[in-house]
Amino acid sequence: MPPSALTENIKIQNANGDSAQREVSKSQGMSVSPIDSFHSPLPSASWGMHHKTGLTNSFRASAAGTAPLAKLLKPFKEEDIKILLLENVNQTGKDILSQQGYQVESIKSSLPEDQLIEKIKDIHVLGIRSKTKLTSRVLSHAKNLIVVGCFCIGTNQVDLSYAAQHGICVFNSPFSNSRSVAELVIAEIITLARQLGDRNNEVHQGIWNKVSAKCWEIRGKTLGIIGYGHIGSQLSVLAESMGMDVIYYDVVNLMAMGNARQVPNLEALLSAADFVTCHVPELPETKNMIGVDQLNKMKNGSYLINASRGSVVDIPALIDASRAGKIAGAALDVYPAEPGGNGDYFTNDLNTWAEDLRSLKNVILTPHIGGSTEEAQSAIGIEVAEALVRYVNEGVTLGAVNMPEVTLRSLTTDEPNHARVVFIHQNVPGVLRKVNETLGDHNVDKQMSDSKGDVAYLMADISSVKEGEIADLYHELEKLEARILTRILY
Ligand SMILES: NC(=O)C1=CN([C@@H]2O[C@H](COP(=O)(O)OP(=O)(O)OC[C@H]3O[C@@H](n4cnc5c(N)ncnc54)[C@H](O)[C@@H]3O)[C@@H](O)[C@H]2O)C=CC1
Ligand SMILES: O=C(O)CCC(=O)C(=O)O
Repeated sequence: MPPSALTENIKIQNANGDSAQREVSKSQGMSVSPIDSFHSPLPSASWGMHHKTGLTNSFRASAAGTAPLAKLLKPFKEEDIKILLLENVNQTGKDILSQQGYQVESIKSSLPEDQLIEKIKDIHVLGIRSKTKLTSRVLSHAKNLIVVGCFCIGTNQVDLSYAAQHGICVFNSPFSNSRSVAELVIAEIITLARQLGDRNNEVHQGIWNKVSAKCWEIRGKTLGIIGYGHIGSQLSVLAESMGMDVIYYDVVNLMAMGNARQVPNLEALLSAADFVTCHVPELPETKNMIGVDQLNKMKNGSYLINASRGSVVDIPALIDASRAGKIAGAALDVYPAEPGGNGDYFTNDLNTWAEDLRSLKNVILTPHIGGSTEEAQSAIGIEVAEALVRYVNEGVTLGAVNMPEVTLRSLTTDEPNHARVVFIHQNVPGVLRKVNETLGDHNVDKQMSDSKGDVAYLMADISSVKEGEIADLYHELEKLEARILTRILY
């Protein structure tokens, strides 16, 4: 096939008119012959995919004679899609992405910023966990990136608004590791109450120190949960089943599980709880949410647990409270600065107080393992990788955290000359009219548009699209002032 607009390396400018120079290899630049794509016969997309047979649900339904075949929307060579997975993403996720034929590079740790900037320059899809910081500075180098998968719950490590403004969709896994975190906290409550960490260390050092003073059962004790979301509410159920009384504080009025009770403010929780545990997201409002004042309001001899984010607890204040005997013990899984990977050191070079913290009695320190179980990681790998495939292949944003959720029912192989237009744009008046004028010569079979903040996402399936018209459509849409990113999938 002769070179055409479809195979050019098209650069686009971002909405502000500066040259973000995003290569539209994400849609047009990677096109093989549109004829090949139009008649792509094998449904390998993994949305609803049966992993053994490789058939999509709709394909299987069709095989049973109940529905037409779902059409693959891949106007690119799968092997041209470059994916970088950092922080030891689970094999389940790697497999789903590799089975698509994408180029997948997987690295066990996060990368220092300068290396990340180099790597991010030419990838289309990036998978991270909690450690990799995707700041606006880092993302400004990501000229080809269309989507980020956070293989975790938290998305505070990504500048979500910058990403949306630059047409980069971000997904996470909202609850696949919640149970694992809740179970870790249960283990920590008993470990702290019985001083198990210290006893264990002593015997490992050959020291026999059999004590019962200040060691407690957890039955009848009060657990105070700050943040009663997926993790907090799961923990509530587990704690009650072990005989604890549960109170919780949340900015939202939430239904109590079992006999738990919502308290009106943080102070009420701190003054009543024997164990205080934090399960809030990292936000400006949750920064140092537990500091000197809050520690003072806690009961004498109570315990503090933080498996949310390192910014939530003022650790130097906790060190002082522990030394003063105000706090009988603490368990921390997260820290303001965390090592990049296994084998790195947790020292004062990372956090100036690290060695003071390490020296405290009855303080459990874990390396951000709240969600680190086989079950959680395997489920997260599948969930996030499937969302990435769905987004790359079909433009569907269901589950996105920084873009509106937009989907249309799949195009089918009964509709061979259809194309799916994805147009991410500034949420300003008049854009839909202009887009529909551009699409005007085609029948818009179905269309959905929604906005989130400053960014809007439009998806339209149009019919009777001739091969040569796709590039023209693309160029016309790219001319619209409000556009952030255009993709045409067919
Ligand atoms: N240690 C680990 O490995 C893991 C840590 N996490 C962290 O745990 C956090 C919580 O996770 P989920 O329960 O899934 O989140 P979630 O979003 O389901 O629940 C968070 C709750 O906190 C509440 N909240 C927000 N701001 C608050 C404030 N200022 N005061 C009181 N409540 C407030 C929200 O209303 C919500 O109910 C995540 O954001 C993540 O940072 C999550 C998974 C694993
Ligand atoms: O397992 C991880 O890397 C991150 C867990 C976590 O903090 C999260 O899911 O938000």
